[in-house]
Amino acid sequence: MWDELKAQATALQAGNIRDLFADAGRAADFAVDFDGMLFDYSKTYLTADARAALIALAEAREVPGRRAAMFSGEKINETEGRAVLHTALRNLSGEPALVDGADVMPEILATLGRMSTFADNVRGGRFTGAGGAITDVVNIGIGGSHLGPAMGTLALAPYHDGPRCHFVSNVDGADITDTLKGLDPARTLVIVASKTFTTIETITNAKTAKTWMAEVVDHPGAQFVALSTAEEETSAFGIAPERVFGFEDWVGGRYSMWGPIGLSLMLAIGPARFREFLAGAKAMDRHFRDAPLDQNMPVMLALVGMWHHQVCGHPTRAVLPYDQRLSRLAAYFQQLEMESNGKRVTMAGEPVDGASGPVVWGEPGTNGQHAFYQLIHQGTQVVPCEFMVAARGHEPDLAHHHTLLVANCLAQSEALMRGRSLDEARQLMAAKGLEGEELERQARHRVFPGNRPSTTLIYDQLTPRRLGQIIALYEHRVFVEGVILGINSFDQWGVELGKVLATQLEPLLTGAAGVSEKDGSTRQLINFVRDTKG
Ligand SMILES: O=P(O)(O)OC[C@H]1O[C@H](O)[C@H](O)[C@@H](O)[C@@H]1O
Repeated sequence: MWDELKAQATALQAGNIRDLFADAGRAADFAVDFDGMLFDYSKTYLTADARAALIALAEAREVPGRRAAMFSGEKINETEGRAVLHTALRNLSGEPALVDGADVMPEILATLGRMSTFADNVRGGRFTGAGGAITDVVNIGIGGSHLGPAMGTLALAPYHDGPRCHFVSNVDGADITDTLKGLDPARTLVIVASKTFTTIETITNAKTAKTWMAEVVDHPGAQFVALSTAEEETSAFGIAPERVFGFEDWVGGRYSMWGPIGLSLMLAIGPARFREFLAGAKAMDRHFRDAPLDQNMPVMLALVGMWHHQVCGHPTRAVLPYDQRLSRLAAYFQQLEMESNGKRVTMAGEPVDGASGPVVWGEPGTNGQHAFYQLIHQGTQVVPCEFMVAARGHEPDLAHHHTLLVANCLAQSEALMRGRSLDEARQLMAAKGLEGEELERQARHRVFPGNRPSTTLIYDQLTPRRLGQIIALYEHRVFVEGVILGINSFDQWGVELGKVLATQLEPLLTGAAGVSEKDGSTRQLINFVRDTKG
């Protein structure tokens, strides 16, 4: 499927991205504009012909048909026999969404209503802890039950007017110890967020939090909330049904921050702003559903991503938001993209044709510039960069900071594309007074190959609506890439084996069982722990 595109890419990579701008219309042509956001992919090797070939591939792989199947509630998560309808969670108009012929919207809107009432009560001091109004919220969850709300709550810090929100995910006791330190159990609300309510990390942390609260509060269960699809487990844990916010199995964990799993974000910014966040995602859903493929932002983001990874062979991609408040975005995208598309077989169980999803990584700018950008500019691997930046910050008194931030973001994509030639480097060294062999030697270290691709997503300001759009944009990008690869983006069997082995290993570490069955290395490590912990 990739051979023809690979041949095109090899020819294009031999040329120079900079030269493509001889076409005065390139910047506008290689960009998608939607509702206050501009996705500029002109600084890539893509030409109109290559783009047309990618769009033809998307059509041949039936992206439009699969997209319709997802929105119509078909069970496209075939290995688990489930529909994929996280889009229904942000369908504020209530337009019917059918699963097995039944409209799921009344239930979703009722739950959103219950969450809003609860959030208003907590924020308004009507729902109290044993010691008075709630001052702190601790969300205990991991993976999809952690990354979304943690990322979103940090991203929307300028909109916080509710209780302080904290997040515990790791089973490492350090996480909960450090988080609970200094909190007043009598004024803390604990949210246990777990789709399955069986995840060992979350249940272990939730029990520890309950013990912590029970030292001070007579009925700690009254200050616990559960977000889950598993009602029986939540009641077994002792959380009353009125404080359980449920959702269905057709919401994947990493796609779940739009519903109950987003409760901590709603508590922080309030129900009205949470709805703006949903409305932004909904706008992106409509755009994804209706816009022609070449003007469709998620489709083009996906195709550019596949061009770089599957076609050009660049093994990773960097997500580089120039926004300190998006410092958890790369972690969020790592789960979204790598858990969705890091698969080696297709839906039919056949080996994937070529590479599956890329490694995704990143850090906010400008921090990354002073750390790993060296490799991005001069290393031997090409790392396609996905820059992201708001034209306007939230600190009007510090507008000069923001100008500097934006200048750095734009400078990086320019530098990656244009590079610095050996002649330019020589001139630089000559201007510094160097000459002869020393000039030559030093000049070589100052060459930037350039011709390194990047895209930039630019928007007015990181409002709740904009964040909703951005997250939905990436969700649909992952969907399109998954469809083209022919894989199921909505299961995650690859996380199972480690869990099974960890369960077997626990008694070995405590000495309750023998280690003879294990391989030499694992045995050695177990023995080290047994001997060391005393
Ligand atoms: O929400 P939970 O059921 O506790 O699951 C939490 C996380 O754990 C699993 O191992 C999966 O890999 C994730 O997709 C999921 O988000």
